[in-house]
Amino acid sequence: MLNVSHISKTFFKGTINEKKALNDLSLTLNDGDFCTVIGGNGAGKSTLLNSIAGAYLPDSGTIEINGKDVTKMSEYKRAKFIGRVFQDPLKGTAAGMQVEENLLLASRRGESRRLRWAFSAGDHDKYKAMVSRLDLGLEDRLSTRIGLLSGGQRQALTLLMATIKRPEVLLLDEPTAALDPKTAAKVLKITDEIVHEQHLTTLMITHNMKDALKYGNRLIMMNNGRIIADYSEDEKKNLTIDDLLKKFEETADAVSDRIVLG
Ligand SMILES: Nc1ncnc2c1ncn2[C@@H]1O[C@H](COP(=O)(O)OP(=O)(O)OP(=O)(O)O)[C@@H](O)[C@H]1O
Repeated sequence: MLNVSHISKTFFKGTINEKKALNDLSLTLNDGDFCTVIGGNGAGKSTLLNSIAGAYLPDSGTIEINGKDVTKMSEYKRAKFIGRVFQDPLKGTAAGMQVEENLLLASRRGESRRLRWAFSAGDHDKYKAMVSRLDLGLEDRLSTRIGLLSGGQRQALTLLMATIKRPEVLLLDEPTAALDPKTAAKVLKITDEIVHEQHLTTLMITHNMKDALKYGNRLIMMNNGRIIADYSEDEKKNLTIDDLLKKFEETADAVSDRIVLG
C-alpha cells in the first residue's frame, strides 16, 4: 500500500521564481492498484513521482510504503523496492553494458556488489524468454550493448528491469512518450500484463487520455499541485475523453495543449 499524506513541495521558495509544485496532496493506493495520472504541464505529476521515489524531499507531509515511513529515506535506498521507468529511454539502463548484464544487475538489486555480477545456470535462458515476450526482436541480442538498441527496445527493457525483482511500488513517468505509436502500444500492453501478473501497485503519468482511460483501475487528474479528480474503477469504466476534458476545463486554470492529444 502507498500512502501519501498531505505533501507539499515548493521550488525556489521566497524568490520571484517560487513555484508550489505540490500543495497539500494526499493519495492512498491499495495493493495492486494501477492508477493513471493526467494533468496539464506543470501540474505537479512528475514532482509527485519524484517525491515518492525520493528524488525530492517534500517540505511537509509523509510518504509510507507498506507501512514504512520513507519520507526521509534516500533515493538510493528506496530504489531497492521502487521500480521506475522514465520518459527518456536513455535513463534507467546502462548504455555501455549488454542486455543480459543489465537484466542480471536489475535482478540482483539490493544484493552485495560481489554477488551481483555472477551469472547463474539458467539465467541466459530465463532472460531470453523474458525479452522474447517483448516481441521487439531482442531474443538474439542478449549480448548487444544497450546503447545500440532503439528507444522502444530500451524502454521495454527498462520496464523488465524495473519489475524483474518485484517492486513494492512501480512508478511510470510517461514511459511511452518518446516512442512511435506501434511500439508505444506494445510497451503499454506488456506493462499492463506485468502489473496484473505481479499485482503491482502502480502510478503511471500519461498525456494520452485514451491510455489513461484504457489502463489501470483508478485515474487521478492533477492541477496546481493538487488532485482535482479521483475516479474509482467503476467510475472510470463509464468515463469518456469528453468527460475528462469537461472536468479539466471546469476545474483547471487553463487547458493545456498536451492534455488534449489523446
Ligand atoms: N527541479 C525543479 N526545480 C524547479 N522547479 C521545478 C523542478 N521540478 C519541477 N519544477 C516546477 O514545479 C512545477 C510542477 O512541475 P512537474 O514537472 O511536477 O509538472 P508535470 O505535471 O509533471 O508537468 P509536465 O506534464 O510538463 O511534465 C512546474 O512549475 C515546474 O516548473
